[in-house]
Amino acid sequence: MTSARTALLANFRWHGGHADVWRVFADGDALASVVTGLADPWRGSAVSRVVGIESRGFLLGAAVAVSLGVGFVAVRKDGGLFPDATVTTEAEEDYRGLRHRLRMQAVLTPADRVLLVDDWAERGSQARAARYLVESTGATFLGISLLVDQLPAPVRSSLGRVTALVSADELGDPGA
Ligand SMILES: O=P(O)(O)OC[C@H]1O[C@H](OP(=O)(O)OP(=O)(O)O)[C@H](O)[C@@H]1O
Repeated sequence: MTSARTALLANFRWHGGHADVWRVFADGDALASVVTGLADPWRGSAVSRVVGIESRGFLLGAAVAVSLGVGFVAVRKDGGLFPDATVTTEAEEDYRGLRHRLRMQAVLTPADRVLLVDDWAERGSQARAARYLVESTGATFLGISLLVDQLPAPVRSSLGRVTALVSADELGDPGA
């Protein structure tokens, strides 16, 4: 299998200054490689649940949860329905200047050890809000596994252990 870093760098594209991460998932070998690459650093960490943020975090988080043999818990952004009790928080502005109300079903327990999975973190606002939701249940937040790390250092240090396949500056010029 191609290495996760190689698969990501080979399949990622900029389009008009926007990052196209979805394209990476369209190739079966690349998808399998990046999922393995997200999961591998956490295999010895006794993760009991993976949490993923809508929407690319749903796709990657669920795949990583299967790879680690644990369950998946969704964090929804505005609008989507949840059929049972939720915990809620308002995230700080994201990389687009938007503020999202994040919601998570109240299924974690204080015994859970939680890994957050997402494709990209820039300001880290969604990740910090997800950490708050996890810890509000009494569960332990272990850290975050990312495809792309663009976090400012002080934010990264507030998110537990952070692993990533690449840093944003390895992806080249968005305007190229
Ligand atoms: O670090 P921050 O600046 O807070 O932003 C990070 C979030 O932004 C992206 O999601 P996006 O809003 O693009 O949603 P999508 O996955 O539905 O496209 C990414 O998947 C993270 O969830």
